[in-house]
Amino acid sequence: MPSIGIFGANGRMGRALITVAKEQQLNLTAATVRAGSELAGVDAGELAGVGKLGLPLIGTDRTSINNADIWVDFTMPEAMLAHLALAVVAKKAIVIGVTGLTDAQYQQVQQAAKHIPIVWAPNMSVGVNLLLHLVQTAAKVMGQTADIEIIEAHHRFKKDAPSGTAMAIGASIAKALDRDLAKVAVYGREGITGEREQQTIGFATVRGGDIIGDHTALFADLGERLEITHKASSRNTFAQGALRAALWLQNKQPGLYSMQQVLGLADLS
Ligand SMILES: NC(=O)C1=CN([C@@H]2O[C@H](COP(=O)(O)OP(=O)(O)OC[C@H]3O[C@@H](n4cnc5c(N)ncnc54)[C@H](OP(=O)(O)O)[C@@H]3O)[C@@H](O)[C@H]2O)C=CC1
Ligand SMILES: O=C(O)C1=N[C@H](C(=O)O)C[C@H](O)C1
Repeated sequence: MPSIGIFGANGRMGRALITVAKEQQLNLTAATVRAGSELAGVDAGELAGVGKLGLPLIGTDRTSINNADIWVDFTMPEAMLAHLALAVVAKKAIVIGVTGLTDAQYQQVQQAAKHIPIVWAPNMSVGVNLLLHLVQTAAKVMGQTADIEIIEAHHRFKKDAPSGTAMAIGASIAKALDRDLAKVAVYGREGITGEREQQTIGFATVRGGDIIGDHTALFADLGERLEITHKASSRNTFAQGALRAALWLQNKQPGLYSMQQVLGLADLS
């Protein structure tokens, strides 16, 4: 079994990854925190509240990357890119779940994938990856006349908006309808906006409390509407997907792989 390392162990997802790695008895050999963090030396299992694992947290640096074969990163864009640079030098595979990347940052991920195998996905759950297919069918059937809106809700701590998943849903629908998302996306509305332009795809963002992640694609026509909704009720779902992706990456050639490929959904629809 390949050894797995987690960047950003102290994050919400970092702790979920430790929890699931323990549940699944995976070979977790490294869990990092910011260089200089006072958490260095604390047991990773105790940090995640799952009991002692005998795995002390370590600072992220050029030597700690050698403590695992395959890494998982749910940190923030700048931190992830620094980790990615270490992974390229050390020739380590990496699963990235970080969202809110700029186009330039995403291009850096694409560039790194020329050297190492990478899975990047804005959502690692089975349900959302299935939803990305279902919305394409809905778009093809209803999209010429229905108004399409994507509504997402997340916890108060989330830093990026719209969510990476909402953007992926928008991209999936736009592709099915042969529309350019950059031209048709409308991010929120305020004031005298005028009547809705039919070709647009709207995005609405809700932030509050401890909502883990809800996404709805709404196809609203005159006389009927279709809503396709996914609700995550545990971060462990994302962690399970990420660790599945990590195992899937073992012995893969350099390249940028999707969660659709990991889950065997790439050829659906
Ligand atoms: N693809 C998917 O399925 C999912 C993706 N996500 C995405 O994952 C990301 C993380 O989410 P979440 O766990 O809620 O976020 P948190 O804020 O809880 O965790 C972020 C982690 O990144 C670390 N970090 C942040 N900045 C730096 C830095 N400059 N250098 C080193 N470490 C840093 C933090 O360290 P410290 O603790 O020291 O602050 C923390 O451990 C987000 O982009 C989110 O959208 C989330 C869930 C599912
Ligand atoms: O920040 C989060 O929490 C989540 N982020 C991802 C996103 O931006 O789509 C996935 C999930 O919804 C949780």
